[in-house]
Formats: sequence, C-alpha cells, structure tokens
Amino acid sequence: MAGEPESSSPIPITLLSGFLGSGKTTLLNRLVRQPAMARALVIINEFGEIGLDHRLFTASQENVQVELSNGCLCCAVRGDLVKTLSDAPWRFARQGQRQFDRVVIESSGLADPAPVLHTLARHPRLMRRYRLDGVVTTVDAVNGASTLERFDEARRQVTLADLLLVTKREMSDPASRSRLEARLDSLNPAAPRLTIEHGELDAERLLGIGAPREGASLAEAFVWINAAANDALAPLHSAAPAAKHDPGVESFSITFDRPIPPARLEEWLELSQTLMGERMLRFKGLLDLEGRTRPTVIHGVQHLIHPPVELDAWPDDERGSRLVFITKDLPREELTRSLRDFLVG
Ligand SMILES: Nc1nc2c(ncn2[C@@H]2O[C@H](COP(=O)(O)OP(=O)(O)OP(=O)(O)O)[C@@H](O)[C@H]2O)c(=O)[nH]1
Repeated sequence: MAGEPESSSPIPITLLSGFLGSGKTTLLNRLVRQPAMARALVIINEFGEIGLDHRLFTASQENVQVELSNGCLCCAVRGDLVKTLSDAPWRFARQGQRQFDRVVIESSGLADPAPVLHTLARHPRLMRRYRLDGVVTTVDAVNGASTLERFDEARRQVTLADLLLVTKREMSDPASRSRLEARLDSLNPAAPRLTIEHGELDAERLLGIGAPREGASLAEAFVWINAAANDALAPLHSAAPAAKHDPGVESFSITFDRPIPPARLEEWLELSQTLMGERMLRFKGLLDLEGRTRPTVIHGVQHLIHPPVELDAWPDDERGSRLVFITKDLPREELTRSLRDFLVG
C-alpha cells in the first residue's frame, strides 16, 4: 500500500458504542478538540437513509472524517469499514505522510460491536495495520436501565466495553441510577465506569483501555489483568467472589506453574466458545506458553477471542500463567476442570 511503510506500528482504534441517543456524538465533539484526539480519523456510522450525526459532529481542523451511511456497521456496511480502513493511510496522506495517528469509530446506536471487533481482529489487512485500543460505551442514566432490559444490542454494547461512560446523570433520579448500576454490575463488572456530563471527559482517559499491546511491559499487563479480577485475585488457585454483582456472576483466577502447550490452549479456546459461549462474560490471561520466551496475553468476551499478543519479557526466571474469568451461571468447577484437563492434563 502506498503512503507509508508496512513496518510502521499499528494504528490504535477506539470503538465508541452506545445506544441511540446515549451521548456518543456529544462526547466525540468534545474529544476531538483535545490534543490526544486532535489527529484522529473519525468514522461515523449512521443507520437510516439520511444520516444526521455527521452533521452534528463538528471536526476540529486536524481531524479527518468519513461517514458510513445507509446501513449498520455490524452488518450492511462492514465491507465499507474494511475498505475505508484499508484505504485510509494513503487516502488521508499528504506528501506521503499519514494525516492521522489514531481512529475513532462511532458506531450506530443499534450496532452490536462484536462483528466489528471480529473484523478488526481477524481481517488480514486490518490486523497488520491497526490494533484495537479499546471499546467505550455510553449509557444514558435516564433510560439506560430500561434500554438494557429491552434491547439485546444495548446489552452487547455494555458487555463488550472496556470502559463504560454513564451520561445524563444530572437528569436522572436516584432510583433509576441504582437500577442502572445493578444492571451494569451484572453485565460487565470488569469495566471501569465514569460519569460524564455533556460529553465532558479528558480524552486521555480513553487511551490504552483495552489489552496491552505487542511489546508492552509485564507491569502494564498486571494492571490490566488485576482490573478484571477486582478483589478475586489474591489467593492463587482459588478465589473469593467479586465485590458486587447479580447472583450467578462470579470472578476468579486460576494459575499454572508449568508452561502451557500452545496447541492445547487453542483447543481449549475453541471448546470454551462452543460450550460456554455467553456464560463466559470475560476472560483475560497472562500466559507462559511452551516454546515462547516472552509472556503472552490473550483475552476474550463471550464468543469473541482476540488474537494473542506477546509482551516485552519475563523479568527473571520466575514465570507462570494466570487466567482471570468473569462468568455468569457457569459452575466454577466445570471451568476449572476443563482448563486443567486441557492445559496441563
Ligand atoms: N442533559 C444532558 N444531555 C446530554 C448529555 N449527553 C448528551 N446529551 C443530549 O442527548 C441528546 C443525544 O445525544 P447524542 O450525542 O446525539 O447521542 P448519540 O448517542 O450520538 O445519539 P444517536 O446518534 O441517536 O445514537 C442530545 O440532545 C445531547 O445534547 C448529558 O450528559 N446531559
């Protein structure tokens, strides 16, 4: 592809999701005015024949902007997204210099983020050029709880988020706020939650919220994996229940001292998708794989499993693997047994 060398480091992508009217465009307008997002390529997906969001969005001078209309990102225009992202480095280049250094995709309010994440994680051309920096989901404090009751898409948007932003808090009453908090606890206890008003948020808060990237330090990976475990991490080979959530939601960790054969891990991942599916809300792993000199990070959300990434290095001879799970209605014994059988059995 013209315009830039293949070897340049992958361009981070932030996926901004959230149900209809939850405040995505309001947030985006604030974000792109800040230095951290000033050179973002903004891709706006709208649903319906006459999209409005791109008119409501007011890019800063440096931003480049693309609209994907007439369909939903998760189905009809997924091919357009691949083409837009594939072409962008040279399409938005001046004198051979790429004009953006990150991408923000605002998906339509009805989009399920999973297919988009699959596309970003699996499409050969996109995988080389881009990396997912995280999924941010806005949830409206007034309607959020009932929206989450009623719409599967809204639940998927919350479940897949690395960061949840609760909007319109000043318009909501305490009862609907606590109903919403309980619902968010149940759907995604791992994601940090922030309250924002009228899209006011430091753009830096959105950077690096997903998994550690290739070559990241082990220290960074520890912060990431610990965030998923809440208070369940401390005791090895066991777990305490996570702090607060619906019945049926559990958070726990499992460790292995011996290196894990990569082929066994792959088999287990396939099996877990089939057998556990949506009962596996989230898993994160920091692994010592047989034959690899560096630590490997894997993670997944329900059926979606991201490609493994290798970190910088082990600090010394002390190695080991740790997996953290957040599950719903999935007996811990069943999961632990399948892991032990497959990974070290
Ligand atoms: N009071 C209040 N209003 C907000 C807040 N955030 C957004 N709004 C308003 O909510 C309405 C919808 O916000 P948008 O940013 O357009 O929401 P969206 O998620 O982009 O909406 P869709 O494009 O329909 O999916 C607008 O009128 C905003 O001004 C907030 O924190 N407080």
